[in-house]
Amino acid sequence: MAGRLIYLIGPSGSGKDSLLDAARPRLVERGCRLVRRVITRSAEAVGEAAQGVSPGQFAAMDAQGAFALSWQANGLSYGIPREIDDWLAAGDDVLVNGSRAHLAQTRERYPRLLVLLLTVDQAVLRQRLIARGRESQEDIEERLARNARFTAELIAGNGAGLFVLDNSGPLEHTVARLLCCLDHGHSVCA
Ligand SMILES: Nc1ncnc2c1ncn2[C@@H]1O[C@H](COP(=O)(O)OP(=O)(O)O)[C@@H](O)[C@H]1O
Ligand SMILES: O=P(O)(O)OC[C@H]1O[C@H](OP(=O)(O)OP(=O)(O)O)[C@H](O)[C@@H]1O
Repeated sequence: MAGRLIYLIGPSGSGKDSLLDAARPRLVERGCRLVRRVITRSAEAVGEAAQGVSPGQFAAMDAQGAFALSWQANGLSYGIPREIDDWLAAGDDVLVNGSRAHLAQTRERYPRLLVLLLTVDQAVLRQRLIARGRESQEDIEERLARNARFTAELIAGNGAGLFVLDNSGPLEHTVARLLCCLDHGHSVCA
């Protein structure tokens, strides 16, 4: 049977990269594949989770059909290598760091998609964004308001296929809930 595509989404700063890094060995142990995204930012700024390319390289890869999924956000282009389709066809689960804005298109291509929405308490997210020091206070408040709208819409419109994972507490708790969701289904892991 074909594997499941697991699509992790959530606001900037909610902890998607941290969660994937922390869970990586235990996901691999379970036979769940993690794919390295291709992103148009400099190689120094990306780690194990992504390959940095120039916009020209990205366009050439896209034209050659290198991506199963791709989207633009934050002034950058993101691609999910098409090898995920081989892994899924072979029966492996695949977890990708996705985009909320691209969810509808992703679901069209992968109707059996399992969506994991990472959430964080607004006050905690505000503190994490302030600590990261990347945006102005005004920008942070705008992001928080956009996130709250996005989250409410996603939960309202996608109830059945969408699992909410809260990352307001210690990362290790979130890792444990993620693994529980994958092993046993969301209802027993509240
Ligand atoms: N559960 C957690 N507790 C405390 N800090 C966290 C937790 N999860 C993530 N962080 C921190 O929050 C910041 C944003 O996390 P990151 O993984 O980069 O988020 P994203 O990939 O969703 O933008 C990082 O500084 C990270 O260390
Ligand atoms: O449609 P959205 O849900 O807003 O997501 C847009 C993009 O932002 C995130 O990437 P990235 O990890 O580069 O950004 P971040 O570090 O700011 O979260 C996410 O993984 C998407 O690729």
